[in-house]
Amino acid sequence: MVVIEAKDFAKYYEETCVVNQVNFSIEREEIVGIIGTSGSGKSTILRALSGLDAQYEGQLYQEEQHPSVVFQEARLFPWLTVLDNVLFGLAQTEEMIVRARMYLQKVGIEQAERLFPNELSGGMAQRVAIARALVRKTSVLLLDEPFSALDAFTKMKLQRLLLDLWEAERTTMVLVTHDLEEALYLCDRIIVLHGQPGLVKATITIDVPKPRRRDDVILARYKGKLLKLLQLEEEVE
Ligand SMILES: Nc1ncnc2c1ncn2[C@@H]1O[C@H](COP(=O)(O)OP(=O)(O)OP(=O)(O)O)[C@@H](O)[C@H]1O
Repeated sequence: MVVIEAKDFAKYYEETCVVNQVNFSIEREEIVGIIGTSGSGKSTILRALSGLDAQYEGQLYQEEQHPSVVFQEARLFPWLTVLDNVLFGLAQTEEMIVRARMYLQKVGIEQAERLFPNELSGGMAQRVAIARALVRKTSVLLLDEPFSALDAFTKMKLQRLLLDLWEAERTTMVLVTHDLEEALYLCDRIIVLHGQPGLVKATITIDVPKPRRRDDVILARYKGKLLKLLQLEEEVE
């Protein structure tokens, strides 16, 4: 069942078209990646999907009225504790507090609920951001380079965490990333944008069951294909 659909989506700033002729549809429970060269319009598409930007051409259909978004920076309120950050904007009922704690536990950070953001590592802060997104009972999670500011080990841990959360909750996810390994590890399909204005060059289905081995030879072949599509390397035979 389609939960997100873009039809001839395009975005202009003044007279300049930054992304054009974008068509895709996303099924419930899918994890779909959007990758592309810098400036090809990945974040532009995600911003429109999040509802933060309503000034675009074409149509965007979204079943979920309130998708949650996780950005590259955790964007926590520095004057609130971890628990209060997760609860921010929600009715602080006993039930909601229990739910918030449950998500802090799911992202492995329940022991830090009383800490303030300046006491957290980058990885911990991003765990809080994920908990804050999921506690909102959203059926769609939008992720804009969520792990790109983290070191390689933390990044891999959080990618696995995201996959565990997906396995438990089957939240539909749209993941903007410039990390091909991340996209190949997590995504069922990858939309490849290229150029300026950005155009959809291809949509690749990653036909490997999850969870995947990062050193899977089939994934390596997909990576070769993606590099070729992005015109970064000759295709790996
Ligand atoms: N507020 C703005 N005014 C004018 N142009 C903008 C504005 N925001 C973004 N752009 C332009 O739109 C294009 C697409 O930007 P976007 O951030 O969506 O690209 P991206 O693919 O996410 O890039 P990156 O990988 O570098 O983050 C870029 O050329 C950018 O300069």
